[in-house]
Amino acid sequence: MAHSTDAPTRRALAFRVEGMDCGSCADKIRTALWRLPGVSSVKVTFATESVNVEVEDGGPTEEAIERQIAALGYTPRRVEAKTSARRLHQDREQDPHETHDHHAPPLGNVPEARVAGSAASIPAADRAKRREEATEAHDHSHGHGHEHEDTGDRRWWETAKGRLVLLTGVLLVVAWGSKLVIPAFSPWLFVAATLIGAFPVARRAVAAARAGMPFTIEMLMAIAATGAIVIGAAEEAALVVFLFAVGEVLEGVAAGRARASIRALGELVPKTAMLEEAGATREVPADSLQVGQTVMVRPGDRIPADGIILSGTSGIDESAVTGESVPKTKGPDDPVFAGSINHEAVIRLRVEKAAEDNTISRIIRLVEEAQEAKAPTERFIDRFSRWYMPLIVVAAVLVALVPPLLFGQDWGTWIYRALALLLIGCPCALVISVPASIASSLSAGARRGILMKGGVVIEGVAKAQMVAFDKTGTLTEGRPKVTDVVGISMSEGDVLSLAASLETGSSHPLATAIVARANAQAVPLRRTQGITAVPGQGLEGIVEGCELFLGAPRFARDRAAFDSRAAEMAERLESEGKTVAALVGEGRPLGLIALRDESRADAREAVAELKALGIGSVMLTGDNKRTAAAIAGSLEMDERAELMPDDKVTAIRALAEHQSVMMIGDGINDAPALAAAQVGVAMGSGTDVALETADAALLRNQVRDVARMVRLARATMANIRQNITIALGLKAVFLVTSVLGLTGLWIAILADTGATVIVTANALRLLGFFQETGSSGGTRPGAPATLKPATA
Ligand SMILES: Nc1ncnc2c1ncn2[C@@H]1O[C@H](COP(=O)(O)OP(=O)(O)OP(=O)(O)O)[C@@H](O)[C@H]1O
Ligand SMILES: [Zn+2]
Repeated sequence: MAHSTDAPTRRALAFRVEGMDCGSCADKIRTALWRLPGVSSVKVTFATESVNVEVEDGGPTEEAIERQIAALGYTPRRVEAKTSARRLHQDREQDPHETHDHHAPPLGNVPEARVAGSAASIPAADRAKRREEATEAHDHSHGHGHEHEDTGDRRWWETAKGRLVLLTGVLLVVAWGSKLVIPAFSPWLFVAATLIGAFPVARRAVAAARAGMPFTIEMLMAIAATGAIVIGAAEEAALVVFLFAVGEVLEGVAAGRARASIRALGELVPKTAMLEEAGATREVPADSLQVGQTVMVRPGDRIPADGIILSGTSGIDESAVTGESVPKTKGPDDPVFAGSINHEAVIRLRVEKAAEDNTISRIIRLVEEAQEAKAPTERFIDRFSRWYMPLIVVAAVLVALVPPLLFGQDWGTWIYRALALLLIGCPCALVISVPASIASSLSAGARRGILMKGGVVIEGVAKAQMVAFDKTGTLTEGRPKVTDVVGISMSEGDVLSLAASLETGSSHPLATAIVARANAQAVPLRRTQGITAVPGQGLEGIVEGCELFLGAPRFARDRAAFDSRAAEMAERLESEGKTVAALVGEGRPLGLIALRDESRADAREAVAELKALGIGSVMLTGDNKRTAAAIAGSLEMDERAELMPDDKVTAIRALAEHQSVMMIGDGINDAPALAAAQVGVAMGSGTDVALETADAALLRNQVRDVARMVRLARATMANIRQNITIALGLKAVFLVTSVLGLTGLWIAILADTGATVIVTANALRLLGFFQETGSSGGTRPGAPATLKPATA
């Protein structure tokens, strides 16, 4: 196995390949390219129609690679290797059957999709190097006279497969016509129609066989068509070839539709921007914007780039990114996302991200890549179909030989039945059944700010039996406010002043609240020294020569003797659901500050909805037992309190021992707990982090989205089961009828095409999941309009 040194002799080549409709098409190309000597890595993504190849010195030219892809029946186009270097890196040193980014976890319970976010953790130096590689690849791609622009999805009749339908259709009609006029001549016309129609298919079959894949749909087709001509069933052969071509096109249309629905998200970013330069504004393409430039956005326009507002205050609708359509008022220094609608006033913003790094671009990329993270069910189907086709071929051979040889039956009849059986062997509907559902589901979720990183995650979410919520910032707003200040051996003002002085050294939400209160009351702050956080307890430091501790009363009591009045006071405040910070100095209690963090408006409803789905909820918190019980009680859920930061991981592990646990947190300081759960979900909080850290992300700050996500995941799994049943059921029925001679060749191929269409149509129903169920919440204006299939 060649070890990867980032040798400059490697070239990264990128292609956009038209005609891949499913994972098995992608597999075919992957295997074929992998066999070319000098190819060091291959990455094929059918969702993005992209093929990225890395070639060593002396390896195949881009023309050779294009030829190989074209021989399999797909249409490659050279594109700039823009982001390919980053992706390629992850694929080195893998054999062709594992060239997905994602590997099956050994026990199947660690969601593999976690790997998908790994690019984010690449050290900066490494990333810079890769950017160099990418630019280098870019340089290479010039000077080869290939077309560079991305022409997007073409109409079906403009594709190779579409043209085959038209050609075979016309030939068929001509042959039928001649049957009426000169019947003697028509059999030859049918033969001609079959041969012309089957020729490209046979060529693909041969190319695939030479690349090591003898059992392909194309091979079955080619054998069946040839066989039918040999036994004198030319008319049917021509019909079979035509129906096969139609099926391929329909499949392509369906795949294009799921693709289009994901890309539609990107269409929410405007094409142009008003760039401010040297005191003047001019219109420029949005994807030419560079970090640091200033753009102006008029009311009613969509924001062209992720940025920070420089001036102007306006209502911003971020539904394109988060699914939340209630506009937020934003002003100077607030971040905004590309694709958001500026409602009220002119704003000027500084561009913070280049076009391909915008949050919405990353969401789209994430959803597209998520399709490659195969669910366990999908892996099973893949394995099954690898066996299924050869098995059917063996069965067909037996059907053709055994009855005539052993029982003296008629050869023609049984060969005919065997050929029909071969056509039943096309696993297309089966192969497409799972990925089609998953693609639709991912897209439907993304429109609501519900991002799941692949089939593994969907399957995990659907199976969840228990949801563990982090308290602060997830179940609660995460913005505690001071409610009471109690002086024990000094005035309230002094307590607040000392506490706030300490808290200036902390970024804990409680600290922010206490400092804000002191500022609001214009309480003077004092000079501090050596402030250190005591994790899970509070903080210590010296203020005006006096050693102080501020933190949870249960730890304050280790440091000072609380009289019963002070202890009772703290307990009473805690039972009201407030968090108490006790101030201690020189072994004496000085005062108490109570804070309250309101639970989110929909938290209670969310817990009830989960319960209705048969899922239990538990709150995890570092806060004390009484406060936790008061808050959890009002939300009607269980709680685990007084957890030190590491305890959360232990608590999740304990819960996960006998049930499937999903953990919801902010993704920032609870990443280890998220990782310990079967499914880790980041909610709200800086979209950036949420996108990278967890298995799934809920971009709106709505707890009810947890229940929505579960419903979507369960609907997806149900949809997958329906699809598998349809695909296998139809196969089983026609397998029997073909052998019994009840149905013939063209019914056999129609059954395959039909099943593929039914299965895809069923999967596409998921795109409308949220409209159908009427789940309230934000909708994405404009999205439904762009949902129309781009290929139809
Ligand atoms: N800066 C601080 N000021 C005052 N009290 C603090 C501070 N930091 C921690 N504490 C105390 O320690 C407890 C545990 O803190 P920790 O940060 O582990 O949990 P949390 O983030 O407040 O709650 P959750 O686990 O629900 O997110 C807090 O409830 C609080 O009583
Ligand atoms: Zn396919």
